[in-house]
Amino acid sequence: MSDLSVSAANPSVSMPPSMIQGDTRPKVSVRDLNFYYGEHHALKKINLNLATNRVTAFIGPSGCGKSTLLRIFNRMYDLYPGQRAEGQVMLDSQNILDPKLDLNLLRARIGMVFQKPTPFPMTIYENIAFGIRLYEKISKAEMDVRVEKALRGGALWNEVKDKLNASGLSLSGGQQQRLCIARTIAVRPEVILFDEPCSALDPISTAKVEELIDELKDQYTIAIVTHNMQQAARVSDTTAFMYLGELVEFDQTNKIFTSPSDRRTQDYITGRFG
Ligand SMILES: Nc1ncnc2c1ncn2[C@@H]1O[C@H](COP(=O)(O)OP(=O)(O)OP(=O)(O)O)[C@@H](O)[C@H]1O
Repeated sequence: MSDLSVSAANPSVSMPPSMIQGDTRPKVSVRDLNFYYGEHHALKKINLNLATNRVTAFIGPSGCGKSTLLRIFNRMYDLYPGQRAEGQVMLDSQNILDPKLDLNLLRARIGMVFQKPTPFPMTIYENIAFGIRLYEKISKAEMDVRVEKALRGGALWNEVKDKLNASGLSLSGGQQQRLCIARTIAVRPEVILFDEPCSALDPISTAKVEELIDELKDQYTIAIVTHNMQQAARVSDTTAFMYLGELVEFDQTNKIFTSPSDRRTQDYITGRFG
């Protein structure tokens, strides 16, 4: 069996077998990853795995590098000159950092949901169908099935099934975020990245999105950046605590929140800084 996670101090350490349940093969393996914004060394020698069909939370004070790491997983940084990554980030057996990689295919395999809901200014139906059409040529009947499936997967179908031709922008903030999640899963990714997906949502919508994340992990490997400690504790299986561009601690979520090994993790989760 493969490692569930790696400790920052010793990247080769396996989790105790008693803590491993089900399939914990790494879907994404990060090895000796460094990232630079020009001269600024923003991520320092990061080593960790995202386990298959698990939720991994990234926590840490503002500016510690959580979003930077998430954006590396789908090569978002490629859009910006002067930003560069060194090391290895394997998605199964393919290095995400390989300059020859087809980025459209990568982004179909690794979807991303952003902090603010960002529906396209088109109908609810088209919000879903648009992405599918970029990758596949299917009939209207097949598309109808796919749209319904994605909206069900995004826990939105019952609320929108009678108004698929209404604008995506006419939905509430929480519904818009679930539409964005539905749009992401419509193209059948393998990994979903959530960058503070609930920070613009009210508590009820937040609970719905958290519930959804819990359901989605049966089929997808999930990484989530959050400032909300309770959220990390509720939704994730493993948690990475980052500080000043370094991975300080990476372990079972339960362990991180009850008996962290590093003083800095302890200080952060108890609100002493950040
Ligand atoms: N476009 C950029 N150009 C230069 N430096 C950047 C850029 N984006 C981020 N940084 C720097 O990289 C470091 C990591 O930033 P990042 O946004 O990844 O942190 P974060 O942990 O996600 O923070 P937050 O919780 O506030 O979103 C910070 O020092 C930040 O100032």
